[in-house]
Amino acid sequence: MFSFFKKKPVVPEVPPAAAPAPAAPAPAAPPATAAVAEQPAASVPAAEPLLAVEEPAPRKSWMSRLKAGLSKTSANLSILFVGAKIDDDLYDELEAALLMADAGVEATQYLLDALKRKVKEDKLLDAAAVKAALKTLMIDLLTPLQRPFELGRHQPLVMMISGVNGAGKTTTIGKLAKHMQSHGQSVLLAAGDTFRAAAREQLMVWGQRNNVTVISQASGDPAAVSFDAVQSGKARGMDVVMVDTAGRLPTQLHLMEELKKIKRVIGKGMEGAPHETLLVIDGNTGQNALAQVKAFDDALQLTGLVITKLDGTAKGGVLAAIARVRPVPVYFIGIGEKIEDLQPFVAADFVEALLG
Ligand SMILES: Nc1nc2c(ncn2[C@@H]2O[C@H](COP(=O)(O)OP(=O)(O)OP(=O)(O)O)[C@@H](O)[C@H]2O)c(=O)[nH]1
Repeated sequence: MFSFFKKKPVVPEVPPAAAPAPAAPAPAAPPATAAVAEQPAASVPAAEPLLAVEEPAPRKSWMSRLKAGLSKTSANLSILFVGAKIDDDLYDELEAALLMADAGVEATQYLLDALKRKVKEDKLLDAAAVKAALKTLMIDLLTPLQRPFELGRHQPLVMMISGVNGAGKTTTIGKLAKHMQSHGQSVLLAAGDTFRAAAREQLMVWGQRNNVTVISQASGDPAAVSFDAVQSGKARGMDVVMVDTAGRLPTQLHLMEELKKIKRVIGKGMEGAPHETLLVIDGNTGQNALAQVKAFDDALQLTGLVITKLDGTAKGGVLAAIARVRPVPVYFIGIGEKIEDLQPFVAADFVEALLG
């Protein structure tokens, strides 16, 4: 079951299931930028739905889906220990399997060294015991990445979401918004992807269908849209403001500068905001995802990650690389396109799904 950590009970000032068009007036001091559109105009074309199903996930079904999703990553790892002898061949095969899973050289070496030490110290003789020792080491490695997402710290809690093109930012925002709504939170979205008109329209149509207010502008300045959204979120007493941004590569330096500007401008809209600066990464990209974490963290000082598309990838080991090289907390992981396919990251569950 999806859960958030709530610091204090939050009574939303604006019920999430209120009328689609927000009834609250505009901010007392209107933002400098003009042409703010809230909710789509009737002429907005139909867009692809962001989410497919909206049922809560019982824990058991999440574990079995996580296992299925990670099966390509786990395939080479779990078979290693079946009837294996504890010798150099086993360690060589384990090294190859971890590298193939994109755990990276650092984490692979760390796990191998630690495992060899443990086997010697505890005089482990059978494969099952060695596998159990590896599980414990992996859980210890990944646990620092696990952090519950805390609601109710600020009103509004302002989140900025970044990532490369197609990483899953917009769908993740949709999923998070629905999960937050089901936890009694009122959510406002800023369509900061002003680069792709279709992305803005998609978010607006989705917002209208799901009673989530979307702040958008035709003018195309993502920093201005973000500022307006924060102002509006404050004026309306919203619980959460999520700012979507256009996809970009870390090598596109001017676009990385633009991201920094968006972050600065959000801070002008509300002191201390954004309270969460998240990077969405596609788990399928393996070691490249690690490079993205480093680059976006250097530019934005990330507070958390969302790792999508872990379903069907053989590169799920990248979490170990992140833990070892740039341990930015992983708030959520995604294993599919449905709302229940995005869940908080729990190190023990992840390792259980990998090593069984
Ligand atoms: N299999 C799978 N697909 C996913 C997951 N998360 C998102 N997707 C799909 O990935 C595709 C891209 O998602 P978007 O949310 O549009 O990505 P984006 O980062 O907003 O893309 P840009 O706006 O182009 O930068 C969509 O088809 C999503 O349905 C996941 O966990 N698993």
